[in-house]
Amino acid sequence: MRVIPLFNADDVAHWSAKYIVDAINKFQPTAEKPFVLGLPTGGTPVQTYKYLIEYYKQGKVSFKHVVTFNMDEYLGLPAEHPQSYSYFMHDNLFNHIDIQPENVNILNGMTKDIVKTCQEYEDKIKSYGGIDLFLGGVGIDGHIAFNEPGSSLSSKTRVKTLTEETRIANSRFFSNLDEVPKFALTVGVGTLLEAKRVMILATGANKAQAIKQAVEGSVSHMWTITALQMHKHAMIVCDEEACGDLTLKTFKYFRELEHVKADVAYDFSRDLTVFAEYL
Ligand SMILES: N[C@@H]1[C@@H](O)[C@H](O)[C@@H](COP(=O)(O)O)O[C@@H]1O
Repeated sequence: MRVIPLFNADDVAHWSAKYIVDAINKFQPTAEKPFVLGLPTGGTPVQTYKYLIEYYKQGKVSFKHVVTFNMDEYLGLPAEHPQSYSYFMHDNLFNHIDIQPENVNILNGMTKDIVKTCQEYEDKIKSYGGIDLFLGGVGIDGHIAFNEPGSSLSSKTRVKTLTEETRIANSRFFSNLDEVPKFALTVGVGTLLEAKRVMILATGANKAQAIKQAVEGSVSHMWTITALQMHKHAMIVCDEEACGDLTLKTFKYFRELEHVKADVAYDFSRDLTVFAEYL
């Protein structure tokens, strides 16, 4: 696992947006070979999306041949509902870039056949050869997407019942707790583990316990983010506050690694980190 400890939330947003732009550009996507990007909602990625829009407006990246799959969607909210994740994504990203509407994939929260919708989502991801990069956030209790504590670590897209804690955390976007849906459709932990790369963003002191578990804890379905320890290319990009519960030794180790990496570069074509002089 690669942990990138940065100073503040803006650094996390800037670093992650630059990483995504570099990954897309290096991939050189075409209509036949699009770049497949997994995306989250929540407060954390909003600033990353702002930077992506800025990069797009500066002509530094195009999303024309990018296909997206969103992590999750509330069950029972139509796409036009201001709190639906579909609405969020269009408002915060898709309406401001050159992505083609047919390349946007978001689970249908109004589906009448949950099993079929979820299976079709998995099948569609597979039809593209899998997700190249899955961006994500993390819940206070360490959940990724809507994989609440106790979720199977090999789960695929399905319906989940939200915990009271998650509903309370997300009620800040609704006028009251009763309005927060009790169920959601979500990609599984297994779906995330199948992505070629996973990048999780974490900012703020309320994520410190989840980050401690993710980096220093044991793999456990009670903190689904810990499953990333099983992934070959998992990254956690976090600010100082989110690193607050890491031991000083761990924090310094990962910070030192990143300083060393400043002298090296990532070669996406070979999926290798190499010293710049050898590129
Ligand atoms: N399903 C989403 C997650 O994908 C997200 O990571 C989490 C944290 O959101 P925030 O970034 O607002 O803290 O909220 C929700 O539960």
